[in-house]
Amino acid sequence: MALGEFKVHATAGNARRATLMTAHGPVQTPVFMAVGTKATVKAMTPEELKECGTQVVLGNTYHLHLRPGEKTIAKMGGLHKFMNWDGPILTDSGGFQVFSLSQLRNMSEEGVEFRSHLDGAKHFISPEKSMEIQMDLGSDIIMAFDECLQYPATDDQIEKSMALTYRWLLRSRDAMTRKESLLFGIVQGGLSLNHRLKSMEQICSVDLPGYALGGFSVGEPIHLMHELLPHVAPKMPANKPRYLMGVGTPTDLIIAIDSGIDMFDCVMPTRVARNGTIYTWNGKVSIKRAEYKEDPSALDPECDCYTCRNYSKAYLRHLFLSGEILGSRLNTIHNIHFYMKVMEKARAAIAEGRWEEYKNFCLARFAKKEK
Ligand SMILES: O=c1[nH]cnc2cc3nc(NCc4cccs4)[nH]c3cc12
Ligand SMILES: [Zn+2]
Repeated sequence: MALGEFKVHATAGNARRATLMTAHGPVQTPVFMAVGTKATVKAMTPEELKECGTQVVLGNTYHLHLRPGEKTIAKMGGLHKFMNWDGPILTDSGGFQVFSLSQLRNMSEEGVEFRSHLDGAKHFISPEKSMEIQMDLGSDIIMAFDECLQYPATDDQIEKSMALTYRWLLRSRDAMTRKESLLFGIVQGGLSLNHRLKSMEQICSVDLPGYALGGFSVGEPIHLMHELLPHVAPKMPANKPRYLMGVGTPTDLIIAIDSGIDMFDCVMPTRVARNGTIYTWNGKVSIKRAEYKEDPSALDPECDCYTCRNYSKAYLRHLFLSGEILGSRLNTIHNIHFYMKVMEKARAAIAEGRWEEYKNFCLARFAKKEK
């Protein structure tokens, strides 16, 4: 396959089983991408990530620009070498993080001036600067510099913002000169269907290797996203990957795959693992519960990950209550393994004509409540 080629092998309604070719190898979709914001997927080594079936790791322009700086990472051979990850890396463009993390100074047509949340130093990111940072990192998939509108937003705010995101996409495209990298555009439009379709028309009119849906998972009631997706995702170019940014729970993944989404990222599996919440094939387990104090069973009897093969709920509860680092590591290994298994089985189900059955199986199982 050629760089950037997206080959659809099978479909099941709007769901697709495909392969995207990147400079660091093929990506089998639907795919869940592990979030490695500061050049590490928290608590996991690259070998453990591979062992869990991770294909793609995310890095973050905003964080890596502030520390250690893209020029340092470039001097160290680029982000792959720096973090010892030889698979595909996708980097977010920094806009979302500037708005959600920094003391924003001011926004203009040119770009965003802000103060670092680390030391208050002044910085400026524009489409051109964002592309420069991501190219210095050596990213395989580069996200266009966009404006992710907060929720809720008025129609006027949505219209102004999505028009800016479109103008910034054109500048991102013109500034992205690294031929090994694939540039993805980001569709905005808030939570209103007509704005979403208008933004999709604008963004997807630019010929790019892939397109993302931004502006979700920003505090809106999740059902609003579930209701919009089936009306938007299937209308995106069928021969290009569709990436839903920042989503989501296992249930969200299944619902979005059914609407035609191919790529996902979310801090959920790693973040909640450190807080003792475990995803299983029978719903969520909160490992700190007293009922697990002397429970010899694995986190999930249907899981074959390193954690489930070697440790009991009693031991993992003890680690969590003791604040032991190993607790974060073992819980994260399980949650990442679980997410990757859900996606691996989804790919097989679509390819083998069993998607409806697998979808309904997952939605029922994931909804089960702890007794
Ligand atoms: O429109 C977006 N543009 C570029 N990056 C994003 C990243 C995003 N990540 C989330 N949600 C994931 C979360 C981040 C922090 C807590 S949940 N929503 C997102 C939206 C965008
Ligand atoms: Zn497990």
